[in-house]
Amino acid sequence: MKKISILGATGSIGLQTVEVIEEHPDQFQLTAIAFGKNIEKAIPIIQYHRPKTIVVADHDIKEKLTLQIDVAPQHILVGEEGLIDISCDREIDLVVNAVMGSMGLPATIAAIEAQKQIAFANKETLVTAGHLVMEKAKEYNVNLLPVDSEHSAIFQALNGEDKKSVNQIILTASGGSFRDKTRADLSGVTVNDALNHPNWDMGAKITIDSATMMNKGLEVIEAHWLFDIPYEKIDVVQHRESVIHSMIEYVDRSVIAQLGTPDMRVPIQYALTYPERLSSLSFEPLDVKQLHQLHFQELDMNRFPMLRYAYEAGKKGGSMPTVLNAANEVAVALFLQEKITFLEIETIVEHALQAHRLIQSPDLETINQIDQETRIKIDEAHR
Ligand SMILES: NC(=O)C1=CN([C@@H]2O[C@H](COP(=O)(O)OP(=O)(O)OC[C@H]3O[C@@H](n4cnc5c(N)ncnc54)[C@H](OP(=O)(O)O)[C@@H]3O)[C@@H](O)[C@H]2O)C=CC1
Ligand SMILES: CC(=O)[C@@H](O)[C@H](O)COP(=O)(O)O
Ligand SMILES: [Mn+2]
Repeated sequence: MKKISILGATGSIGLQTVEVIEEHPDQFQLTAIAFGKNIEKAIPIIQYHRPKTIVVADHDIKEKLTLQIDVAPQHILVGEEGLIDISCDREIDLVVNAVMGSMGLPATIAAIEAQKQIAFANKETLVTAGHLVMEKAKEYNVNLLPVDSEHSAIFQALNGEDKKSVNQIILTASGGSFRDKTRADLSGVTVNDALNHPNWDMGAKITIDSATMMNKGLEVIEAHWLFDIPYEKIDVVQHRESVIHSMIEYVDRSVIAQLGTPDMRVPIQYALTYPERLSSLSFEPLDVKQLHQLHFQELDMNRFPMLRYAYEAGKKGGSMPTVLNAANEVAVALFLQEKITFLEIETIVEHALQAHRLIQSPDLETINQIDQETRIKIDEAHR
């Protein structure tokens, strides 16, 4: 029986992880959960699984939760300390990191130091501090098991091959909510338009990232760190159907892809069961006879400049990806609050990168400082 903690249990990945756990009660036990503020979504999980520890965003939420459900206050932890606690708890075998944003970094490091298995969805953490996370993972001999669909696909297509045999990684991109719009069309788009992803039902932030193509930019950096592959060998292709989740071209020109219906429970479950596979009756099989056509198209970096910014920041390295990520997190939040337009997300990220003076090999403290400074500057400019 694998004892699991989920960071971000009330989110899109978190809830789908709970579904996977519930389908296999003989394999998994949900021992700890963390969520932010969504008590309504948390209560059924707590009632059904009775996790030993619950982590919430702040004391106010803790108080509200104790009024609504019978849980002893000592079993409810708060904030970053709580996230760290359930990432390295002796009882836990596997940590699912499914919080949104670089706030997942301290818990990731704690889980690595405690040598937990880690099912990893929280790409912003790898973008902001990939060099530190991967160094720790190597030191403690911990594998980050990818949950992100593209990275799970690459992980499966790699299947233990020597990375020297990889000619290139090809990440697929759906194109997001505005894939059929020109840049001129983008000036009047609304938050609701942007949240309407063609293929996936995901959290708000990643859905906006998908529409700006920053999601693919973050994924390029995530792939660089997870698979130790240089940026020159990571390509992105637009693929409308999200059926091929990504591919690897090997040096002998063999291309190996992973396919499946767009359902995040598949990569989540694989990360939970790795290196085994479990049959699952609730997943929709891919009927290739019904596919008829799959589409592929080169991505235009002028149409999607965020992808270019991400490649540039990744290649410069050092503190640049930290700025890219922090600026993007704040800009997306401002857009979701309808304080800026869709196209201003790009401008904010571009200006933050231009204004930043690169620091090579930043340590954790420097990363936290740059992350905070970037957020504060943008927030202050948009009060
Ligand atoms: N959704 C998807 O299909 C995919 C997501 N990913 C990545 O997975 C990560 C999660 O994405 P997604 O599930 O969409 O995001 P959501 O916004 O749906 O979920 C975020 C989760 O984090 C929780 N959270 C927020 N603040 C805190 C806090 N202070 N302490 C503890 N928990 C907190 C939220 O709680 P609450 O809502 O209660 O406040 C929620 O449970 C992201 O990094 C994303 O890029 C990658 C591939 C696919
Ligand atoms: C499901 C998943 O992994 C997302 O990251 C997805 O890839 C988003 O779709 P885009 O290809 O539109 O970014
Ligand atoms: Mn993805």
